[in-house]
Amino acid sequence: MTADQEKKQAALEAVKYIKNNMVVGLGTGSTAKHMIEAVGKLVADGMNLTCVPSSIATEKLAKELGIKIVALDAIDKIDVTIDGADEFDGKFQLIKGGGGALLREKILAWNTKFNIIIADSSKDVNKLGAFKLPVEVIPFATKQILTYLEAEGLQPLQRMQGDASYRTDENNTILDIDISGIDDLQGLEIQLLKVPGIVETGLFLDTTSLIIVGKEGGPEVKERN
Ligand SMILES: O=C[C@H](O)[C@H](O)[C@H](O)COP(=O)(O)O
Repeated sequence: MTADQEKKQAALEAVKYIKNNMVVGLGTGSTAKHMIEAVGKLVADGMNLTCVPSSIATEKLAKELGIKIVALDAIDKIDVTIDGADEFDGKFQLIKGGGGALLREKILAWNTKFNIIIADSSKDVNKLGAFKLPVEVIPFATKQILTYLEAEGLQPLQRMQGDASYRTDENNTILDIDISGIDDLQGLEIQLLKVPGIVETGLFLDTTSLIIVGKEGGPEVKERN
């Protein structure tokens, strides 16, 4: 099975958790794209869903598929959010934000009753950190925060788009840092979020209820203990 087939298999399994009249959070990325297309089919088949997108790209795709989109402040709580991840470990800790959507994704996850992560099998790791952790930073503070993260040994790299610094949907920059040597992820999260100008990190430590992994022979559904 290719990674993309695994992503699609996980996505199709995940949409089975969506029921009529639910408010659904739509993630971002190549795995989430399969899920959004499947949600589009549910809607085309007559299911009544209200969806909250986690990025401009997701909103555009959802609208093209005829999915009803509302802003987060138009609803109270999201019933279920389905999103991808860059890495996850056995404690249901995630790195997200490879596609730059970490801030809105984390806001959606926080405001969701039941968060499902969908992934291909390459995302399943023993220890987070082979993937660089995205840290979203206000442009005004980017240079100083880069210097701070360097001094902390986190080897920050400013994400670029061509010759310019990459900008998120919120017009912030991203610094990708190396956390492969860090064991205390909660401590790191607290440390980073204390720095003025760091808006959010791609560490999702305790929001996920279910992880669905695409696999040869059928999807693996992992429940949080
Ligand atoms: O910012 C992007 C998101 O966090 C994605 O869900 C994550 O990067 C995984 O993306 P993909 O499904 O394309 O591997």
